[in-house]
Amino acid sequence: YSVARVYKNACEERPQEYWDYEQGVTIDWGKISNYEIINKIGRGKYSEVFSGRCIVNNQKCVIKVLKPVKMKKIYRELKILTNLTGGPNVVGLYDIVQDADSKIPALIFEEIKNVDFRTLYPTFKLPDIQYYFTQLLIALDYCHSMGIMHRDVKPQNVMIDPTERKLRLIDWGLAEFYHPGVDYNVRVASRYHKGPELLVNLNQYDYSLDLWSVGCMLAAIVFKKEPFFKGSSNPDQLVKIATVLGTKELLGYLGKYGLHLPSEYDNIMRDFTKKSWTHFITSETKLAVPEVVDLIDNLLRYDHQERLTAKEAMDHKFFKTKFE
Ligand SMILES: CN1CCn2c1nc1c(Br)c(Br)c(Br)c(Br)c12
Ligand code: NA
Repeated sequence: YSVARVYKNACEERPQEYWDYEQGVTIDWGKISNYEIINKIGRGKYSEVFSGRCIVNNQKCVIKVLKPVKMKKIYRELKILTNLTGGPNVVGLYDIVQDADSKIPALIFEEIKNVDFRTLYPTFKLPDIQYYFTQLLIALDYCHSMGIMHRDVKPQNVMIDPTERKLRLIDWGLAEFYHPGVDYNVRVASRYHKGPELLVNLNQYDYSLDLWSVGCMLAAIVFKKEPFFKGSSNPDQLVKIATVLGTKELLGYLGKYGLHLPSEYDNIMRDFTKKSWTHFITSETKLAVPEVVDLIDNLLRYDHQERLTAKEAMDHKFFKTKFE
């Protein structure tokens, strides 16, 4: 049994219609004819994404056309986006329109002139890491304070325009409202950023899942190893984590919550010794200063209850240190 250390009553403190998307959402539908598609910029399991233009005000925008999935999941994303839009570093939702024939909703977002992370991250110096990770933590502390877990934090969902030094957290399609004691689906997040709680079927996870993912992003940049934990499957993902955090420590984590290693690990989990983070410091990892390594150490914890919260992470000494 596990409960969030912070914001555990964020939903209960709000009116039922804030978090109860099962009743459906009242949508103030916009007009699809106000928007024109320019070109496709991405596609995912649940959506196709286009750059577009609002012909009323000639504004560029991003049009996310949802694939026909369960209306309940669509209602969840719409409810979460309408609750969060306008919040710090949350992607701005301009409009919700419906495709005339298919009746499928399309979400109209502010456009961010995103630079792909594989190109951008290698250019980061310590001050850039301090700036952009502070912006990401601001977005996460905000959504957590609003009772919402993102559950898919990864570089592909963090849009950054380096010219305007603008960061926006996108793709709230896997986000969920947090209620203490609820058993959540562990099939969330993208493999390389999945927290141990998802891989050992600890269903009563919480906002701290997102901070594991932040730790993975930070470690990948600082130790120049993208992704930091590169599993070839979900079971192998936990093995890769155990090679770093240790197998004995994993069993300790499981014991605390009365869990056992699922059987699919019998033949692949070895007895790995916990590695010191210095193991990943080389002549190439100039960014791996003691302060950021300490922050990573306090995010990449098996025990989700031990991880720093978004607010605690923002107050970590790494962000208070001056690096030239
Ligand atoms: C695959 N790419 C590249 C840029 N970009 C992509 N998907 C996006 C989504 Br969804 C949103 Br919402 C926004 Br805003 C931007 Br910008 C997006
Ligand atoms: Na989105």
